[in-house]
Amino acid sequence: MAGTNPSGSVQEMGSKAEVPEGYIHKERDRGAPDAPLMQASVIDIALLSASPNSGPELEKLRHGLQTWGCILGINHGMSPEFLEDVRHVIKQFFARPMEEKLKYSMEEAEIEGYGNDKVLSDTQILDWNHRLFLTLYPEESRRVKHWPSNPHRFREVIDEYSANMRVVCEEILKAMGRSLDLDENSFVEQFGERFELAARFNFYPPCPNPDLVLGAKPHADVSAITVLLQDEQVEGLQFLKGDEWFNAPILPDALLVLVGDQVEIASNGIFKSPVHRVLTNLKSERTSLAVFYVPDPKKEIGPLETLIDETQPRSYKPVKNLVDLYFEYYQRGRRPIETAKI
Ligand SMILES: O=C(O)CCC(=O)C(=O)O
Ligand SMILES: [Fe+2]
Repeated sequence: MAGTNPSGSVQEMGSKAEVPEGYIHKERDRGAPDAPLMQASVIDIALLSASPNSGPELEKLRHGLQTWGCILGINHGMSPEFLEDVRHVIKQFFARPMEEKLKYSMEEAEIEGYGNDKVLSDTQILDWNHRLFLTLYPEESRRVKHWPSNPHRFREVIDEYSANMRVVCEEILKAMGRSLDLDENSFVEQFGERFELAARFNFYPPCPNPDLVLGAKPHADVSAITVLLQDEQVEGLQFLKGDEWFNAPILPDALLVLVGDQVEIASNGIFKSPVHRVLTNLKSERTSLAVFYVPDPKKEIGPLETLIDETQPRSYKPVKNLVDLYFEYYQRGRRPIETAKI
């Protein structure tokens, strides 16, 4: 099965009364939905840039990110109606007939398009998930052939969401800098003007035996930051803290902002990128949209000099294009950031 086009495995899900063997995890790796709730901080994004009154909100941001590696962002400039539109076009796309979705299939050596995990080895356990992966920025890197033309509003709505994501990501990265008493451009300058924004639209079908599978295996994002629009109703996302899993809360109009590996490196480990996973369930399908802000692949990313001193020695080597390692490491349950640790 190694190296095969993943679209075949997408068709297996949903049509069977039992979970196919390739999705079944060993007992120790399975998840339980009855976990405690993560107490994520709720941050008013508009307040972060409202100097001179931003001090307390910046402090809340820093504390929230240092505690969980993620925060819930409200007042981000997008209306609840618009977010409903975004979720609606995503659900409509995944509800299209399989033959139609397969027109957007990812090709053999690519990550963009519709499908499931690339199968890299015969022992790989598959995720109970279909997804569509699209580059949003830089605009000239968009592969329009992978952008669904049905529902007809998909492109327009996601284009508008992308423009908002650019603004939100930059505001948050600047606020992260200010929360550490740095120049607000410290992170964005290191990540470069030619940063990338990529979207992963996730669809988790209901599963006949959710105890045996995972919608997404434990991982940390290899981005600088990730902005996640969760399903407005269906839970499933969990975060690891210490050796305990916590359920992510749902706040329908909020964005869940996660620290990615490259902010962990640039902040010299002050902010840590959290390990998370997704559980599935018996009755309800779940969708989510993860937007990854990824540094310019040509830029070397290392701890900011101002964050290194005798009390906080350099903890990471500079890295370039960490994303290249992601897929292989993900399937082996390893983290690309291991290669950067000193
Ligand atoms: O579906 C989710 O809530 C999380 C998805 C995720 O972690 C990812 O796409 O990296
Ligand atoms: Fe993730």
